[in-house]
Amino acid sequence: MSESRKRHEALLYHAKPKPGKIAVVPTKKYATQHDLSLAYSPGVAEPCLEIAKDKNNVYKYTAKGNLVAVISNGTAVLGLGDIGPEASKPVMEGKGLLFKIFADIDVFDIEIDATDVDKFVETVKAISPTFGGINLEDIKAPEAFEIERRLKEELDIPVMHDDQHGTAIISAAALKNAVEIIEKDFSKIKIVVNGAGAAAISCTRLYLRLGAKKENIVMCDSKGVIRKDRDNLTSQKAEFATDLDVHTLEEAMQNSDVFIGLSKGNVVSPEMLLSMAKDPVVFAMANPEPEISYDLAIATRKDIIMATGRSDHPNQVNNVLGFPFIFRGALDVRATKINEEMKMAAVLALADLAKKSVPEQVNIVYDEVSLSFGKEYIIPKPFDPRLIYEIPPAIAKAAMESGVAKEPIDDWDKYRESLMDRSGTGSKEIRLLHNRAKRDPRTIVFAEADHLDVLKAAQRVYEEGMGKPILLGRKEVILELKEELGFEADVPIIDPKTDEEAERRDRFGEIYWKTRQRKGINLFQAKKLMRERNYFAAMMVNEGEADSLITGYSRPYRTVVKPMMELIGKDRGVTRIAATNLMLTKQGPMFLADTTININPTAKDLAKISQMTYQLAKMFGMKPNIAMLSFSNFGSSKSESSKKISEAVSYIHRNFPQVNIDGELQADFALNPEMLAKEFPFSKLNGKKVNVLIFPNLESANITYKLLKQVDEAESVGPIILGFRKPAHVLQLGASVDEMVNMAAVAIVDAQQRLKRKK
Ligand SMILES: NC(=O)C1=CN([C@@H]2O[C@H](COP(=O)(O)OP(=O)(O)OC[C@H]3O[C@@H](n4cnc5c(N)ncnc54)[C@H](OP(=O)(O)O)[C@@H]3O)[C@@H](O)[C@H]2O)C=CC1
Ligand SMILES: CC(=O)C(=O)O
Ligand SMILES: [Mg+2]
Repeated sequence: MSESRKRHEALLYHAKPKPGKIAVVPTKKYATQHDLSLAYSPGVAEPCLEIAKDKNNVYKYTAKGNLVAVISNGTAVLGLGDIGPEASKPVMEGKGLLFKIFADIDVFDIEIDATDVDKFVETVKAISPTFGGINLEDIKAPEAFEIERRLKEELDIPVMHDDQHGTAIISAAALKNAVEIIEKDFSKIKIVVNGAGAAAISCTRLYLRLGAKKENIVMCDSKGVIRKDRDNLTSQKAEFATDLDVHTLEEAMQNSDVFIGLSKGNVVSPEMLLSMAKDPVVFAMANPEPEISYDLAIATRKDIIMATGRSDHPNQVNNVLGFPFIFRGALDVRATKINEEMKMAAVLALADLAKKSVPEQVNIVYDEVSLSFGKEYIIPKPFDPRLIYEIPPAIAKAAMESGVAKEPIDDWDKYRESLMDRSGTGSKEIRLLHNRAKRDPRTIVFAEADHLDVLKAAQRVYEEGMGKPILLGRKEVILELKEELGFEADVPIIDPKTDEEAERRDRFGEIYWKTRQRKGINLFQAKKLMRERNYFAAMMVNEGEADSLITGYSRPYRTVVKPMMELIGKDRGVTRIAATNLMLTKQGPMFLADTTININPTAKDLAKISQMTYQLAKMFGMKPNIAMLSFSNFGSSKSESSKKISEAVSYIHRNFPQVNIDGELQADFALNPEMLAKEFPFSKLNGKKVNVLIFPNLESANITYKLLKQVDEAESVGPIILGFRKPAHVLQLGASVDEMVNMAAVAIVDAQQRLKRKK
């Protein structure tokens, strides 16, 4: 991707559809007057009074215990320098996003217009009652040291300057492992640290605790080597001043074993790398540009262990691996501090985790065949699902053992389970689906590839390794759009209307005619129809020339479903085609069916729809628990509609006892386990989380799914067609690129499953 395209993409990401990256979401009901009288006046006075009596109750009645302030004054933003508080906000919002997605910690990002230490400290102290922890970020040295020292001393909640300690923890774990791989002695390695700011000083201190020797360390700042004979050194720089006869970075690097870069981009040359000792370890951690680029470094030395702070290369040594999990552990035991013991526990836990076998999920996310401990994998990846249940317990234990935990944990299994639950967000299902597609990428026809967004979706599917697109449409338009998008890969482009495809059109036409000759179609018409992209695409799938297809972006649903019905038809045993939507609601993922096709399904249809949705939910890796919805519960109404549902339920209970289904049920009973258990203790859904909702008719299903989309802002995948004989999926008119990518993944995984069944 070109630099200008990357820049444009980054700006667009931040600007649209809503400016920024985080928002506040209420966690309590607020629907009724009664709810509001609890949420606010008069009910809110009760917790206020309880907290006034005992301040500790603030953890019981407010969000404080899970709320961290990410605070900066913008004086050392990444490696961009002093760009001010406003300009630091995207980074702080980004940290908020990472805290949330990796450790389920809520964040207010706070940008303070104060460079003076006293003013900064006073401001943070004044707002500290709101928070369970304070993450200081991107504040320049030496002020950062004093600010952190004072806040730690004066506050009784954990305070951590992330650039110091987060970075120190991660880089120490990575360095410990790297030195082990090259089989050198930690106490003898010669380390050059470039940068003498907040991050560099704190990292180097931690390396000493791991066994490195001060006499083997040379530190440089913007003026060169920090020597004992230099004037006006800050006390932190003086700690690492050397009396060796080296003056420049270039001299310092000769014969060194390790280079630690926490300064700024592109200050290290290939010559400097070449002058290092055998098997050099180079952590070029400046962001966004490392001290030397990954590609240049590995091209310069084959024996190197190379790491950067960036996510686009192996060995990302970045504090993202630390702060979410460190605060998670600290908050969960209500630690008053993040101390040296906790930091060391994190180093050891991270270093150890890198040596354990990597879950397949991580390989898939990072598009690796098989990651294993070694030169290109010295530290876990941020998307490693084990981080959330391996690192916080280590921190929490160390906090307890060092006496700073106010709420010790006694049941560690339960704690680990609660940590696993925290990572359960809606998008996990989508990630899982994409990962499944990547496992065995199948061919997929994008029947409307001459539309920019469709082509964008095809590009993502291709670039993320989910599938092998076949682009259908006007060739010259596709080529032009491809160039515009920088979609350089050589993927098949087919224009069904051209002479090039005459032979295939004839062949497809003939096959199609044979199936429709008694339904009023003559051979000429059949061949002519094959000029139409949806017919051509469907025939490709029918004839095994493609594994799957998606279409429908530019034409109304029904007009696209019709040719699919004619050409592809229903799967064995299917009486009716139906459709479901996967809704990623705030209560977790839920399938709704039939959302688009059958206006008034019979009991038999409903039973079949339930079974097909059950299969699909399993394809998404879910354990389906199905509620058949109505306006009545278990026969409380004798209406035809209620009877129809109860008949469908009985049919499945009788014939498919493995399917966990019950009803008829009202939606609130289906979704509220306490209500269900109280009123209907006999229900098969008791103690289960309902994740499939089958509706009595199209009206109710379609209305519900659209309401959820609008009101709950639930993301939706679908409608996904159930019951076709082949993996053909129909998009909604004008679907977004994300929606198309998700549907493509559905189509690909659908194709995989059918192939597996065939084998
Ligand atoms: N990968 C990661 O997880 C992290 C990376 N970083 C990166 O580390 C860098 C420093 O951050 P931080 O410590 O917070 O910032 P500070 O402002 O506290 O420190 C910056 C340091 O870099 C030094 N420096 C600047 N230019 C050069 C140069 N050409 N040669 C040698 N040293 C130089 C400065 O020297 P002087 O003292 O003379 O001004 C100063 O000591 C940034 O690029 C940041 O992105 C930071 C935290 C985490
Ligand atoms: C990663 C980080 O915190 C920094 O570069 O400042
Ligand atoms: Mg930072």
